[in-house]
Amino acid sequence: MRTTVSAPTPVVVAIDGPSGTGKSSTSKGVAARLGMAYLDTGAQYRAITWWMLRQGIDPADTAAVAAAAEKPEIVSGTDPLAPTITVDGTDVSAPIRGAEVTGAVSAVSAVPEIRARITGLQRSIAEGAAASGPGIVVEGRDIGTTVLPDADLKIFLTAAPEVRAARRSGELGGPQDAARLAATRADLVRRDTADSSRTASPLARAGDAVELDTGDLTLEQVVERVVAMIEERRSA
Ligand SMILES: Nc1ncnc2c1ncn2[C@@H]1O[C@H](COP(=O)(O)OP(=O)(O)OP(=O)(O)O)[C@@H](O)[C@H]1O
Ligand SMILES: Nc1ccn([C@H]2C[C@H](O)[C@@H](COP(=O)(O)O)O2)c(=O)n1
Repeated sequence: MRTTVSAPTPVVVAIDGPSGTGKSSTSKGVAARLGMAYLDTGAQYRAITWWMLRQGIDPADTAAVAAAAEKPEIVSGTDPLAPTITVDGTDVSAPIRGAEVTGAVSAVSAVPEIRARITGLQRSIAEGAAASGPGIVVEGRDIGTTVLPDADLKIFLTAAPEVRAARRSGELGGPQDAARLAATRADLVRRDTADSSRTASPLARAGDAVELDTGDLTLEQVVERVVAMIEERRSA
């Protein structure tokens, strides 16, 4: 007797939340575990910000940023084990993590023309992944509210600023001194405030999102919980 193994139902998962709550680590872990695609939408905003800076465009000059919004070609690779991001064919995965881009990305991503451009890219990537495989995990700030309002599952990650600052400064290595923690915390809070107070598609929890505080959970525990929610959704 032949047993037929059916392909898993494709699911689109939106994971949003403030900076440093674990969106990227969780999304990559979940997508890798379930063979799904993964999209880091923050990397796309960082990439277009990197390009603006390279062109000498002032991130605070909203009109100039808007006028250039369609110019760079941004390509995201969606393998959770090796995500990639290029701008006009150049690999920008390292420079987009630098302080200059981090300091400018909230201003650039607040410009409506930038959001329209990047949202279009995100929707077409999500649509393609859902049509051709077991689905995609898309992480960002406005995925559940604006980019993919019909996502099958929406999760909003949170964690206290102190926890997020400790995680972030842990990445840099060296001693966790109080001054460094305070500076990291201030940077996170500044970016969250800018991202959640902008007019165009701010950082926000969708009404139908499941909120998950990651503060007392290990990364593995967060991944487990999200995988369980996806499996429950698939079997519903
Ligand atoms: N549950 C967890 N427990 C401990 N550390 C974690 C947990 N989740 C993530 N981390 C660590 O916290 C740091 C921030 O995680 P990550 O980059 O995934 O957050 P993020 O929400 O994507 O941040 P950003 O929005 O700034 O890109 C990383 O060093 C990551 O390894
Ligand atoms: N859906 C998204 C994703 C990101 N942004 C902006 C705001 C963030 O500060 C910035 C960088 O994101 P990160 O790499 O830290 O996740 O990009 C946004 O506006 N909308």
